[in-house]
Amino acid sequence: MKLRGLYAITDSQLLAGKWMPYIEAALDGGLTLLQYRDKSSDEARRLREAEALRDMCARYNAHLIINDDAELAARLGVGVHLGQTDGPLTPARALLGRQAIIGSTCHSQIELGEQAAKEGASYVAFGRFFNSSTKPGALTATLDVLDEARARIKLPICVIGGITLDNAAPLIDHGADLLAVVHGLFGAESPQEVTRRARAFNALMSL
Ligand SMILES: Cc1ncc(COP(=O)(O)OP(=O)(O)O)c(N)n1
Ligand SMILES: Cc1nc(C(=O)O)sc1CCOP(=O)(O)O
Ligand SMILES: [Mg+2]
Repeated sequence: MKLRGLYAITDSQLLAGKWMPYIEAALDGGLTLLQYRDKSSDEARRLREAEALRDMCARYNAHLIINDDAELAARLGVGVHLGQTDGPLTPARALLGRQAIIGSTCHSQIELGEQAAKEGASYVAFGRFFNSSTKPGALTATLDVLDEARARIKLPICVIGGITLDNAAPLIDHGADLLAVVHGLFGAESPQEVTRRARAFNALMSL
């Protein structure tokens, strides 16, 4: 499976009251991956929402990734994204199986990417590249990191943090395979605008 394209990430605050129309609009515009990112501890709601997203993704041929929670991913038979404090990759790979998509946050550290590759990650994520209203305190990364990651790591490279239609091009030029976006996609006035943005991101990646 070739991991390349737009990687939408949900945000419970930004999508409050417009969850389904906005996510369906993004899927309609074309997503490679959709991440369910919900920091609450309401397990029942998380399960319900993630199940609904899995079914929507299946209809649009996109893959659902659960943020932080390998157990929930295993329960739903989908992928997981793990940060540096979200638990180790090797047991997650054993739990989810060979086919599952597993992503790893590497901030701006190539060594973390190389380690993640050894431990069975499917993609490595670097960022944040720009100011992010979703996660203002995230560690920063530069285009140099992307160049080095491209040269040294054979996995698909995901970029994240403040990415918009106006600033994504250099990231693609420097080898990014997956554009992970919250506000630059979902911070829109209407579902139609979400679809337009998704299509425009895909056009930037020549998809
Ligand atoms: C695609 C992608 N990249 C990075 C992150 C950040 O993960 P993490 O550092 O664990 O931070 P939280 O998102 O859990 O706050 C991500 N979620 N997705
Ligand atoms: C969840 C997350 N992780 C980041 C990192 O750099 O690891 S930046 C980020 C937020 C991404 O949202 P937006 O596209 O709105 O900036
Ligand atoms: Mg995390």
